[in-house]
Amino acid sequence: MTTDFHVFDTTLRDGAQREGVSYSVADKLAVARLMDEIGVGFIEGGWPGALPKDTEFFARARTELDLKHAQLVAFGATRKAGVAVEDDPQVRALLDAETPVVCLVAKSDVRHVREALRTTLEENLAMVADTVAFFVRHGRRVFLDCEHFFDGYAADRDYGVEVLRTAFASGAEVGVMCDTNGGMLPMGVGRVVTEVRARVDGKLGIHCQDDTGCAVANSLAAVEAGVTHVQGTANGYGERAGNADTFVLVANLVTKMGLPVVPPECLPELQRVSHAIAELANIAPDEHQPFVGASAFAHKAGLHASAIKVSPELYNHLDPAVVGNDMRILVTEMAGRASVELKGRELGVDLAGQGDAIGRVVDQVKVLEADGWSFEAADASFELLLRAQLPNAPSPLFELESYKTSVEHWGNGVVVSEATVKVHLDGERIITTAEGNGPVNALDNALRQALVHRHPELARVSLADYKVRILGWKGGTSATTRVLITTTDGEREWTTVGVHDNIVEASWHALVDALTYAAL
Ligand SMILES: CC(=O)SCCNC(=O)CCNC(=O)[C@H](O)C(C)(C)COP(=O)(O)OP(=O)(O)OC[C@H]1O[C@@H](n2cnc3c(N)ncnc32)[C@H](O)[C@@H]1OP(=O)(O)O
Ligand SMILES: CC(=O)C(=O)O
Repeated sequence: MTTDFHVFDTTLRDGAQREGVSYSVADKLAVARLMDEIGVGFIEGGWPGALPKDTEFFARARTELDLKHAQLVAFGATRKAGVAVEDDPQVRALLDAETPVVCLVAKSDVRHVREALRTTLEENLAMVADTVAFFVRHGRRVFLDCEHFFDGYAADRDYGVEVLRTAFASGAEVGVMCDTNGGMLPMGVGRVVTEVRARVDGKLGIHCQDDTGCAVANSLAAVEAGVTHVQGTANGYGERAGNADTFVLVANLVTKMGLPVVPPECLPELQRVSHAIAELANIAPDEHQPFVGASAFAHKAGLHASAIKVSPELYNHLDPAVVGNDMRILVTEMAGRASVELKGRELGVDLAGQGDAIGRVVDQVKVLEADGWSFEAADASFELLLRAQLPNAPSPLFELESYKTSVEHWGNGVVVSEATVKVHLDGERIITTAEGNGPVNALDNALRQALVHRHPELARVSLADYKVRILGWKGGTSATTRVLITTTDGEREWTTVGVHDNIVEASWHALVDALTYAAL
């Protein structure tokens, strides 16, 4: 591992500035543990003294966090203008957090000094010098975030550099150039970093917001130009459009730039940690996130699959396992024979010598998808369709005579659904009736009751998710409905699909597939 290169994660400070995110202290402790598992060097935990939750986080961290790789960092501002550093309560609160590292934010743009701080350029430099020296005297490692560094540099090439020199002269270990408004592009970042490096003697860092969609690219351009400290946040969460994504940064630094910035055993944890933090933040994971998204290595096009069949490297920029991800083949209207073959392999279905059956499946999927079916999220329905074309195809679970559902709205506001199913099973006619909180739930209960004597495994199965999509091409209430049902047996989940003009019939198709798959 490159010990002189810092990966600095600010999920718990800048990441918490994302609209809609609010971590509890317990969540913050959990996020810190998770980020430690991917081997980052520094975890910025928040701003003690500004947010009571952050003050509590640092107090609890002392006894509850046992970080293996990272050092904990407390964030705060330089002393206030015209106030002695010892007398500034924010500075005191930062010291009381008792972290080995503090990261101070300082103004480095003359406009901000004059208009936002309403002080002089000299006083701002004194604020930097006093505050850095104060923490160094108290035995802390000090990093300095130079806010608005790039915008400031465009207006005045000397002042930001002066702030960095002042910080280094006062004992700061890292001077971080921040693209606070996120308006930079990689070419500009690379140029400015190269120029600044030639003018200051000290370790430089980069902190990029994502307002141009270039935060990761800007950070990598800065690394290319010589910075050795990079800041990011989990999944790119952060103020406005967010920050550079720590997972994408780490993956690129290690696998593309050859910089071993985290221990090798940590890289395969990226996907798991990314998803776990999305859960804690209560944000659905971005399926298309580079490296760690569920779709990052999912292949839909038939031509891609045909080359992947020869060698997965032909259409993957990286072995997905390196970052803990998996390759998936999607079988849709865009599939060819190779897609079906690879999907069969993924599902554990032996397709050796089944060329004709594979051809029939490709044709069938294309026709069904043109009618609104969609198999890419419904692997279980696809597997049933595939097996139905093979020798020893499983026989249907039952023969349907009829089903009926009703919804009753009683005068007291209670709504009750009931369903009756009539099926033939091994020569026996079975009629069952059940209630449910909706017609589909009632149908599910009635069908399960009818089948469970012959298939006791169905007793353990329950509905985990039910999604309806109206396919608009017919319009209004006569539109085609696509239903996706996810079912679980407590250990595994599988998804099935049904399509029909009638929502109950669409649900019935998905339901029958779900139970058939369970019985298989
Ligand atoms: C670029 C970034 O993302 S930096 C991180 C930003 N994060 C946050 O702001 C989240 C936490 N912030 C807070 O809880 C509050 O804003 C606090 C506690 C920090 C300050 O609250 P208040 O005292 O009510 O002040 P307010 O937020 O209105 O203004 C900020 C003050 O800090 C001053 N200030 C801003 N940057 C700096 C700096 N780098 N050094 C010193 N003082 C600064 C401003 O001049 C202003 O001073 P004033 O009160 O004398 O006008
Ligand atoms: C420090 C910081 O978060 C910024 O300048 O964007």
